[in-house]
Amino acid sequence: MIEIHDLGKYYGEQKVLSDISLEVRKGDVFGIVGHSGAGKSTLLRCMNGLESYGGGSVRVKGKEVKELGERELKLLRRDMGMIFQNFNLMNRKDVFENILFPLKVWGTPKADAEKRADELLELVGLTGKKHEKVRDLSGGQKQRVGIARALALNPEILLCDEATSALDPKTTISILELLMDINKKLDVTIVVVTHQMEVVKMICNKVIILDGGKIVASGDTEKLFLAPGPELRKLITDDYAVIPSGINIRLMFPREVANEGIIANMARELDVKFSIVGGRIERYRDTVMGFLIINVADGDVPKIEKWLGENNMYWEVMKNGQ
Ligand SMILES: Nc1ncnc2c1ncn2[C@@H]1O[C@H](COP(=O)(O)OP(=O)(O)OP(=O)(O)O)[C@@H](O)[C@H]1O
Repeated sequence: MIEIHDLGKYYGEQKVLSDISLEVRKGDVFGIVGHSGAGKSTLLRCMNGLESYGGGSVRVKGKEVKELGERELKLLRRDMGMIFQNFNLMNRKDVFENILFPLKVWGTPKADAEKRADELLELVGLTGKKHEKVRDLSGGQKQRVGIARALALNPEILLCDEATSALDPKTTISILELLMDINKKLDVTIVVVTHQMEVVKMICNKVIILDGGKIVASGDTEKLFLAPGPELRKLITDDYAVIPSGINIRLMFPREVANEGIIANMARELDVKFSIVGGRIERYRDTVMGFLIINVADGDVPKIEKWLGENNMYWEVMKNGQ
């Protein structure tokens, strides 16, 4: 759906994107993550022609974006809905008018437009709020209006720019669940720009990590999080108190091994002692993964690593608590 090759972009003298190559396939929920200023929003905006680009190629459904004329660009944007961190809604208008707006712009007959807006209200769970002013809604409700408006013209692709960054954790989860539903039931391909790792874990099947305008890691989300390299590690924080002595080892359990009592087996077979520093179960789209941090004596590390390797475990010896 979206193919990018060797994309480069300058703002004046500053190079903000370099050598970006990626492919978003139909049905993907594709994550673009990185710290502030990494170039995430710029990359997203190159996809729908809101930003120009110098070098390289951005093709959406086979068409090179920079070669599109004004009319073709409009058609492209009709097929790529977009939602934003600050919602970009008409605050003094009511919910219904906001959703109707793109339909009016595209000249949809009134009765059809109203029918479509009613369907969308139901999809995003706001039927009861139809005639409330947007300014009186909560953040989560505003983003639901944003999503309904972005879907009004039946786009095949939805671009999300920090769509949950202004929301509390519970509301974030409800919006992410709605986005997952839209991806699965309406077959809408989604590209998500975010700095929130929980967003990536919960909804993205593929992810790239941007740093200084370059892709520093990419791949299937679950695989990346099972064995996070240094670039991903920089973005993850574990809030566990670190035991000052010994060595901390972070173990990652994919679903297949989550319930095999593997740690008890290890302790028994190797006759080692360990303490548990922390652990949790995390949800990744349709699956779960377990994480456990154990603290072991320095001298036991080699045999523990050997045993973990032989038992197909994913693990990481933590340095300075990270
Ligand atoms: N219109 C602009 N003119 C000049 N420089 C810009 C412009 N927009 C962005 N930049 C610069 O380009 C770089 C990338 O910005 P971008 O907004 O894409 O990053 P980001 O990863 O989305 O960050 P954030 O999460 O803070 O929005 C930054 O250094 C930023 O200052």
